Amino acid sequence: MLVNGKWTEDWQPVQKADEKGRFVRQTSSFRHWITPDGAPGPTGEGGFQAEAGRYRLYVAYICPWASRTLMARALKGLEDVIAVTVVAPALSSEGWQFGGYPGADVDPLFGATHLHELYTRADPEFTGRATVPVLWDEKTGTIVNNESADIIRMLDTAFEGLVPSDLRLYPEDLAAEIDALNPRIYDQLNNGVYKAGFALTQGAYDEAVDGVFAMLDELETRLSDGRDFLFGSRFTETDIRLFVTLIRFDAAYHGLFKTNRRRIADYVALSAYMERVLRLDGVRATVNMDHITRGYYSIKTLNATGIVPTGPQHIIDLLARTAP
Ligand SMILES: N[C@@H](CCC(=O)N[C@@H](CS)C(=O)NCC(=O)O)C(=O)O
Repeated sequence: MLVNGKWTEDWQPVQKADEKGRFVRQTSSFRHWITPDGAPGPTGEGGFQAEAGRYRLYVAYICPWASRTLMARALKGLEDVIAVTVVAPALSSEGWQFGGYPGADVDPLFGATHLHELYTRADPEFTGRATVPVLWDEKTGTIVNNESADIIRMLDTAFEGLVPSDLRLYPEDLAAEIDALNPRIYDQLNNGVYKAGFALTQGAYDEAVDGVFAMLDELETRLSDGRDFLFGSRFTETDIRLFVTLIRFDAAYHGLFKTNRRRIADYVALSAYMERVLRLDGVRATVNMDHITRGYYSIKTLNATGIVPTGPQHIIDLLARTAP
């Protein structure tokens, strides 16, 4: 991580834990918003007007939070408006790095070798982890925002004047329900699998894994009434937030994070839902299973040999039959 703008080596295996050995995720630090006219958003400063070709997303395909932003970009038809740079799947001794792996890009703006260089460009005294996603402003040369929850909200509305879309990821009439369900799915499932994987005590693991499967059971029941998406026929940001965890589950979390009570493949409604989302225009291209398995299984504290499993076959088959 960075401390006062200097890279320090304690990036891995050190993940923050609380007094009971529970994994604690850092909160994001750049919270500005792109808006249609450059007015300030709900947090941060103004000056970030929606313009085609001005902004770039730095992402890792392995990362579920970064993948949220890739999905929102694709579903809102913003591929030609917002550029993307993909880092290599495995964290290096200096965090995320550019190039050197099939499907990983070099940094087109500064020729940076590591993502943390962007953080210190934005803030020479930055302290914290250099995480993906990063939404970068090429005009002012800074980070607009590095919190995926914010980024998918701004992509939903900021560019409507440039690229109109029928899809509303956060429709007003569902806002209260979305705001109620998001944190529950986040805590028990999206971050719950990480809490299981990085637990330092049996108690912390047991608590996390109970939460994971309670939520999967609840969502299986919810989706079993024939609805297409979590809130009915309309696809929302909560579907993005759920999908990114489901698609990684059987290939990475089930084995590496020890969330192996069941697979997503054992849930009938969740499996059908996952494939339905995967078939939405543009979504399949945001899933790179090679980066996902390579990335997760390179976490040395959880997999000392670095050997990457080659399955599971049902995920390989799913991706083959949904390939664009
Ligand atoms: N709250 C952030 C979380 C982002 C995050 O934790 N990204 C991870 C990858 S999945 C990361 O970049 N980790 C690098 C590190 O912790 O050093 C978001 O949702 O955008």
